[in-house]
Amino acid sequence: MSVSDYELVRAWRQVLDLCRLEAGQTVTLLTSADTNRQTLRCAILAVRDRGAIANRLDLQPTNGGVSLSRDPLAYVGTTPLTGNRAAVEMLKASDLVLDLMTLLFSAEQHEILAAGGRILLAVEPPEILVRMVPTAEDRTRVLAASARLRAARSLRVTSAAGTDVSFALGDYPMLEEYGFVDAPGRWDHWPSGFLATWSNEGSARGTIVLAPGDILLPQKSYVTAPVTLRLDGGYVRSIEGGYEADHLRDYMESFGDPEVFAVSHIGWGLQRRAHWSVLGFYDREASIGMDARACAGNFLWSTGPNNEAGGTRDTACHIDIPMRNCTVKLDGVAVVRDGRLVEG
Ligand SMILES: O=c1ccc(O)c[nH]1
Repeated sequence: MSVSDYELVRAWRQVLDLCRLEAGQTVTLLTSADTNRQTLRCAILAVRDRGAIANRLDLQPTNGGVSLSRDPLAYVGTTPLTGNRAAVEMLKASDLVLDLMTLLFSAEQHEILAAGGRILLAVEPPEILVRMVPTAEDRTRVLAASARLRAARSLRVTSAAGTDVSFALGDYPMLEEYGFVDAPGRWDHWPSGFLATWSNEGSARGTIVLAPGDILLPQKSYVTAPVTLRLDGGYVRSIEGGYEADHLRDYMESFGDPEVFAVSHIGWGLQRRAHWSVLGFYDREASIGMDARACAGNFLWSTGPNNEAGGTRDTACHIDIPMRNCTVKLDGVAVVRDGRLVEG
């Protein structure tokens, strides 16, 4: 159900406070055809309330004619900034970019961040933004987990359903998502509250068994029957099961790019205000599924690009797969046990 402008402006004020936005700084709100009007309206009010400049850069949508899904995260890599030098320069000249469009996994995003820019993605519906407005405690919890992941050299995931997969770590940076951008060069996503990295290229190997209730994104579906994926050499080599396995395989093969089967980021959810059950209450296109990605105790793995982490793989197909009831171990020490965060 809806939230009031008052609630959403108050949430934006909290976010801009955590981003340490200063009076006189320039904010560019990046919008396109699917931007939520209330989110835009309330963001501008909060930016102006801090005495900052609020510019809007509205770009033409892209990929609609090639993507099989309308979800903005389904087809990544090229964005309305691709080849759009004037737009990139405006964003690089901004102190803060509020991405109400979705730039994720794009070379242009990297260029803007490398120039010291800050980008905060916010495209979930207003009520989800309000429910998961970021806090300093979210940052503390994500960074504490990140220190452990950064020090680890192996990540192994097992489950009663039959998952037993391992990844070597160390070649890629951390993806620390706590919902605000408090330093130059940072990208983040409101709402979030999870941690990830990329496994060393070629290292992912083993079996992942998706059990009923595990989630496929951007399909926005709960798996209803086991799907078995065999991983070797950093790639998904087979996807077996019922029609849901066929649907996943058919969708990935539709890109005509073998790189879509590469393993992308791996990590786990840390957000206690995110809930596994939310996906069951939303129409497929009403949300991009951040509750599923961030809910505390999930194991989140994905397939496709690694350019976000400095790699060269920019395949357009990105599948996010949050799983329940897994045990995640870093160098043999559990950080998630049977789907629950190991505290301390
Ligand atoms: O916030 C996000 C959203 C999707 C994704 O694949 C990574 N991080």
